[in-house]
Amino acid sequence: MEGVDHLAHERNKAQFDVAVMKAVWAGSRDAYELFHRFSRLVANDPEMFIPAIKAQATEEQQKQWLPLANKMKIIGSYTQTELGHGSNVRGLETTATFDPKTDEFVLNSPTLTATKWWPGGLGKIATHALAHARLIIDDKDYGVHGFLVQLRSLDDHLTLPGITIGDIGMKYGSGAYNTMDNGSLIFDHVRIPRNQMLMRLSQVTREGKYVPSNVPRQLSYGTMVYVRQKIVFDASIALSRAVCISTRYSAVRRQFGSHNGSPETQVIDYKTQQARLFPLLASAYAIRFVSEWLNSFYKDLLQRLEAKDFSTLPEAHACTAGLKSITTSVAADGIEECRKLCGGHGYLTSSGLPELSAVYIPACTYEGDNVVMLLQVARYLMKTISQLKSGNKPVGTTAYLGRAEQLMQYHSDVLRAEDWLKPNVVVEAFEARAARMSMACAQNLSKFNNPEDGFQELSADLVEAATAHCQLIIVSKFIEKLQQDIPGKGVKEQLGVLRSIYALFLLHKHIGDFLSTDCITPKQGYLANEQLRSLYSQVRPNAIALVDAFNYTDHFLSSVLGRYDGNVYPKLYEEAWKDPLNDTSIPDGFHEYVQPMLKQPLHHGRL
Ligand SMILES: CCCCCCCC/C=C\CCCCCC(=O)SCCNC(=O)CCNC(=O)[C@H](O)C(C)(C)COP(=O)(O)OP(=O)(O)OC[C@H]1O[C@@H](n2cnc3c(N)ncnc32)[C@H](O)[C@@H]1OP(=O)(O)O
Ligand SMILES: Cc1cc2nc3c(=O)[nH]c(=O)nc-3n(C[C@H](O)[C@H](O)[C@H](O)COP(=O)(O)OP(=O)(O)OC[C@H]3O[C@@H](n4cnc5c(N)ncnc54)[C@H](O)[C@@H]3O)c2cc1C
Repeated sequence: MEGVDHLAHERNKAQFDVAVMKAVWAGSRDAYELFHRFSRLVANDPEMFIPAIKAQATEEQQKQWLPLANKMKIIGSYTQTELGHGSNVRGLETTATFDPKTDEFVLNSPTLTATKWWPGGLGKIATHALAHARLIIDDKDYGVHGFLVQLRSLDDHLTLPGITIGDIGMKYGSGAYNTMDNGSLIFDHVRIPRNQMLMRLSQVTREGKYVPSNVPRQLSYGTMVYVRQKIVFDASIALSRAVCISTRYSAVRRQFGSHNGSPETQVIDYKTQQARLFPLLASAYAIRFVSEWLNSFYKDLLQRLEAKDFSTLPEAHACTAGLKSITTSVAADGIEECRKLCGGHGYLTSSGLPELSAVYIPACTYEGDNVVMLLQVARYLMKTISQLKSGNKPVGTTAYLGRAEQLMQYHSDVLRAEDWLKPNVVVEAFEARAARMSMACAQNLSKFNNPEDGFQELSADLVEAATAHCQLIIVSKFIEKLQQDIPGKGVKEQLGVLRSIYALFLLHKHIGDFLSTDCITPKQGYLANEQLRSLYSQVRPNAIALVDAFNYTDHFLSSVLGRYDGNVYPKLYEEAWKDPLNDTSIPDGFHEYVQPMLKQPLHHGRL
C-alpha cells in the first residue's frame, strides 16, 4: 500500500532521539542541515586532479592552472599508475628528460609496461594529465616528479601529436564504474615547457640545475594522503548505505515461526542475523567517527606544513594508509555480507546491493593496495619501536608503545561479562594485544642480519600487527567520541552500546590474537561473547531508528529492499515488470530457434 509506513512499529520502539543522532552522524547540526539541503557528492569526483595541483604546484603555477581547472576549462586526470607499476611508485618507467636547448621536458614511454594505465577520466574526457614520470637531466635520474601535460586539443578534443590514448576496457560488473573512462596513455617524445613540471617541492632551473627542496620528499605523495583520508569517510557512507538496506529489509522479511496463523518471525529477530548485521551497524558508526578524527588530524597536518613543521607527517601517512586499508576492507566485505543477509532478493539489481558492491570493491585496491598500505603501517610501527631504545617517546596514535614494558606485563582483570562494558578495560586489552604483536615482530626482525630480508619473511605477521594497531585506533576514537558532550535522550547510551559491540565483536573475531598474546584468558573471551549477545538484544529495538539516523533518502539508497516505508513486495514486483524481457510475452528469437525444436516430430513417443 502506498503511503503506509510498514516500519512504523519498528520506529516506535526506538529508545533515543533520532533527530539528535542524525546530527551526531552528520558531524554537527550545521553539517546535518547542509546535508539535508544538498544532494550527495558523487563518489567519482573528477576534481581529484585539483588537490594534486594544490599540493605540488608553486603559487605561480597554481595561479595559472587552478582557475582553469576550477572553471572546467581544462579537465585533468591524476596519471600515475602504469601497466607494469602501480604499488611501487618509485618503479615508474615513464621519463621526462630535460632538453636545455629548447627549455622543455620530453615525456616518453620507453616500454609497453610504461604505458599509463588506470587513471580515471583519462580514456575519453581529460584534456590534461598530471603525469608522474622520472626526471632525467644530463642522463641522471632524479626520481619520480609530477608534470602537467596537455593531451587533447581544446578546440576539437583530438589527441595531440605523440600521444596515444584509449580506454582500458570493461571493468568488474556491468555497473556504474564502467561509466568511468579509466585510460591508457603512451607518450612518444612529447614536449612540454619547463614550467609545466610541478615545482613546489623541487625545481629545475633554465640552466638545467636540479634544486632539491629543503622539505621531505614524501610531500610529493601528499595527494595520496589527502585522498586516503577522504576514502575513509567514503567507507562509512558505503557501509552505512548497505547496512541501512539490509536492516530495513531484515525487519520486513519474515521466515518460519508462525503459530496458529500468527505472522512468521521477522528475520531480524534471529540471533544469527543479529550477530552478522549489528557488528556491521556498529562498524559503520565506528568508521564514521574515526574518519571525523582523521579529517581533523589531516587539517592539523596542513596547518603544520604551512609552518614548516613536518613532525606529524609520518604519523599522518601511517594513519591514512592504515585506516584506508582497514575501513575499505570492512566496508567491501560488509556490503557483501549485507547482500547475503537479504537472501535471494539481495542478488537482484533492484536491491541496490550488487551495484554498490561492484562500484565499491576497487576501493581495496585504488589509492594503495590494502596489504601494501598495512605494510607501510608496519614499517612505521617497527621504526617507532626501534627508536624506543634511544629514549624517543612516541606520541599520538603510537603513544601506547611508550608503555610497552608495562603492557607486556598486562593481564586483563575482567571477572564478569559486564566488566567488558568499561571503556578502559577494552582499551587496555586492545593496547596490550597491539603492543605485544608489534613487539614480537620487532624481536623476530632483530634476528635477521638484513632487516629487509626479515621484513619480507615476516610480512604476514607484520600485516596482522598493523591491523591490530589500526583497530586500536578505531576503538579508541569511538571511545573518545563518547567523551564529548552529546545531548539528546538516549543518544549517548545507544552509541555506548554500538561502541561496545564494535570492540567486543573485534575481540571475538580476533580471539586467537588475544589468547595467543596472553592478554586475556579463554574464560574472559567467553565472557566477552556473553556480553556481546546481550548487547545485540539492546540494539534490536533501536535498529531501524539507528539506520534512519543516516538520513538517507530512498533516491540515494536506490534499493527496493531498503525503502523507508518498508513497502517491499509490491515494489519488487513492480520493478521486475520494468525488465525489458517483460515487454513482450514471446521472447525475441523464440520463433527462429526454440519453436522449430518444439515442433520436431517425436520418435517412438520420445524426442
Ligand atoms: C578528491 C576527492 C576524492 C574522494 C574520494 C572518495 C571516492 C573515491 C573514488 C574513486 C577514486 C579513485 C582514485 C584512485 C586514484 C589512484 O589510485 S591514484 C594512484 C595511487 N597509487 C598508490 O596509492 C600507490 C601506492 N604506493 C605508494 O604509496 C608508495 O609507492 C609506497 C608508500 C607503497 C612506497 O613508496 P616508497 O617511496 O617506495 O616508499 P618507502 O621507501 O617504503 O618509503 C619512503 C618513506 O616515505 C614514507 N612515505 C611513503 N608514502 C608516504 C606518504 N604518502 N606520505 C608521507 N610519507 C610517506 C614512508 O613511510 C617511508 O618513511 P621512512 O623513510 O621514515 O620509513
Ligand atoms: C578502479 C580503479 C581506479 C584507479 N584510478 C587510478 C587513477 O585515477 N590514477 C592512477 O594513477 N591509478 C589509478 N588506479 C590504479 C591503482 O592505484 C593501483 O591499481 C593500485 O595502487 C594497486 O597497484 P597495482 O595495480 O600495481 O597492484 P599490485 O601492486 O600489482 O598488486 C598485486 C598484488 O601484489 C601484492 N603486493 C604488491 N606489492 C607488494 C609488497 N611489497 N608486499 C606484499 N605484497 C605486495 C598486492 O597486495 C596484491 O595482492 C586505479 C585502480 C582501480 C582499480
